[in-house]
Amino acid sequence: MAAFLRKPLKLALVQLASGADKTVNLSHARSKVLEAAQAGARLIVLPECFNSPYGTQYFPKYAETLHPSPPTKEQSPSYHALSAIAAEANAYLVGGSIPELETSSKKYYNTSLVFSPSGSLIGTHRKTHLFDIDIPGKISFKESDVLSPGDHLTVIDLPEYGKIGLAICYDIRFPEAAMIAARKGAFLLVYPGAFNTTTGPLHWSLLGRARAVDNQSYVALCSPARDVNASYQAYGHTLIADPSANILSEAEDSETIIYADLSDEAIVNIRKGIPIYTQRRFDLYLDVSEGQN
Ligand SMILES: NC(=O)CCC(=O)C(=O)O
Repeated sequence: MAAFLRKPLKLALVQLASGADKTVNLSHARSKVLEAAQAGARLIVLPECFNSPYGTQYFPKYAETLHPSPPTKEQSPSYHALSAIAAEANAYLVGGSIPELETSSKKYYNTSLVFSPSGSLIGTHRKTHLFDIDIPGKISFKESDVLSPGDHLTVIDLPEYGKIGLAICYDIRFPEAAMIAARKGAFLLVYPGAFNTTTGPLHWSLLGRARAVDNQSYVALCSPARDVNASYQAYGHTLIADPSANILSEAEDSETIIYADLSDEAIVNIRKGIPIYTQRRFDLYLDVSEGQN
C-alpha cells in the first residue's frame, strides 16, 4: 500500500485565546506557534477566526483583502504575519481562518490560509458550508447574513509529508467533502472550528471521530479557547483523532496546545484490518470523489 504520510509528523493544535485587538492576537498567535515549533511540531494549526472575536457583527470590521495575491501589508496584516510566523517556526502553518473581503465582488468569506516552512502561501480554503442554524431557546446564528460560501473543496500537498484536506468548522457536518479529500489521499483532515456550548457537547467530538472512522484518516479540530465574556462562546475541546477514531489528545476549554505524533502505520494498519477502501460498492451508489479534480 502506498504511503499516505511519507514520514512521521508531530502535529500541534493551538487552542488560542484571542480578544478584540487584532495586533495583540497576531502577536499572541506568534508566541504560541513558536512554542509549538519549539516542542517539535512541524504542522501547526490555529483556530477559526483566530485573530478576532467570532460573530457576524465582527466579520466586516476585521475583514482583510487577499487579492491580488500577495496582498500588501495594509490589505492583509494577517497574511504577512502568518507567512513570517511559519518561516520563523520553520513549520507548516494552517492559519485558522480570517474574515476576507473580496473587493471586486464586495463579498465576505471565512478563509483559511496555509503557509509552508519558508513562509510561502501553499493553499487557501473559503468555508463552503455556512453556519446557519436555529435551535429555539439555545442558539440562532446566520453566517450567510454577511458571508458568502466558497466554491472549492481543498486538498493541500505538504511536499515532505503528504496531503491534507482542509475545511472550516460547519463544513465538518458534510461528510462528502471529507470523503473526497481522503479518497484523494489525504492522511489528515483539518478543521479550524468554533463550535459553541450548545452544539459542541452534542456533536463536536462525535463529528471528529465520525470523519476519522468514515475515512480511516487522522482528524484535527482546532477551536479558540472559551471566552466567557464573548457574545459567542466557543466550545474549546480542540482534539486530534487517529485513523481508528481514537481520540489521541483533547483540550478542555482554556488556552492550551495539544500535540500528537502521526504515523503512516496507523493509517495502513486500520485500512488493512478493516478494508473498507477496497469494499465499496460503487455499482450501488456514486463515488463522490469521481470527477473532482
Ligand atoms: N463556526 C461554525 O461553523 C460553528 C459550527 C457549529 O457550531 C455547529 O454546530 O456545526
